[in-house]
Amino acid sequence: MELDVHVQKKIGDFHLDCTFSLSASRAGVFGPSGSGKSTLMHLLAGLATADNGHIRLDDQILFDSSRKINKRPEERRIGVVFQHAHLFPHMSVRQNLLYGYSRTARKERKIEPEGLFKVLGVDVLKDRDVTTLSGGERQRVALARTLLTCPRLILMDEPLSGLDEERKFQIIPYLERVFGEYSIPLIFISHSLLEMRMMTEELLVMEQGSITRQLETESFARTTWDTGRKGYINLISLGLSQRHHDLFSYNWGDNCLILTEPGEAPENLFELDAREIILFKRHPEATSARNLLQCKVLQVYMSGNRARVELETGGKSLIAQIVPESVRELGIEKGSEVVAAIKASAFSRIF
Ligand SMILES: Nc1ncnc2c1ncn2[C@@H]1O[C@H](COP(=O)(O)OP(=O)(O)OP(=O)(O)O)[C@@H](O)[C@H]1O
Repeated sequence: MELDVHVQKKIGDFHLDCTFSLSASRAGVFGPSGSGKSTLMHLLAGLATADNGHIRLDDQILFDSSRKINKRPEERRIGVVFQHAHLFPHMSVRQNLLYGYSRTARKERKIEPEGLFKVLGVDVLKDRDVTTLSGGERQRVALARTLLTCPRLILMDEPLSGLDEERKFQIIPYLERVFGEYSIPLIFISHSLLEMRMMTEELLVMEQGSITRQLETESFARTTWDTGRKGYINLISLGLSQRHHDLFSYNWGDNCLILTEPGEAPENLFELDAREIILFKRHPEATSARNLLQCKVLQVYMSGNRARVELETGGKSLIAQIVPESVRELGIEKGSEVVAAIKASAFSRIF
């Protein structure tokens, strides 16, 4: 996907003025409340019209104020999924699912409905009444309905924020599978950096109506310090586990990790707060921590009285958050070797 955007719009006292080009297949728009994320999405989808500028998606001009081009939303073929799934209450789940599909030109229909329903786990919901669906189920139905119109681009405006933590993390693997399988480009809006990291590769950072930065999602996460009560979260994807006495062992790159929780699915995602990792200069003689990993320091990021140490271990990367005093005492710098100690109980399952 090649998206080229320059749009200006005034709404009351708010001025939106955004210029960017995107080619990442999974991008995010991240910014504080009121910075203009939803307004930008509306302009891209054609649900609102910019005062000035242009929007080009691949080789099609969607909007150009100087040439008086303004394609209607249905001509743009951009799918939109909002925070609250807008399903038609008078239609069954099946009718909702097939609504857009039946209106999509045959030559555009590239996704086979039954296959998609299985990937999104909505095949079992088809005969249900829309009013009986949970929030997560509604979102999956809304996403399937949008995907079946085979959009050239999907915009998701806080699709998970109406869901509780558990349901949110139930739906993310479905989303990952869908976007992997059907290669539809995605622009995702969320206030959650964790969601962004799971769903996107590149971020547009939006502040007061403008895009102020464009960078890799992980680069942004590594250097963003205000992440609420938690520190930087390492996302650790692990496969099936094997029993290891009372604990569970996993292959992780060239290392083996010992956790308190089993991994019964082929893919298990765990979070590990960077502050839970203790660094040693040399291999400690004895420790209660079940994981001791030989690491190479790739980078050190400092902010006030906190330091993040980016590590490479067994072909995987890991971030430990320590204090600058420890950085100095241990002589930690780019290229130095350290041992990271992690308790088996420090890993918490996301899904
Ligand atoms: N119809 C409107 N009339 C007046 N002001 C509006 C209107 N729509 C949006 N705004 C203002 O435009 C600004 C941007 O709103 P927008 O909804 O795009 O922000 P956002 O980044 O999506 O916020 P949030 O994260 O809270 O959803 C806000 O200051 C909002 O109050």
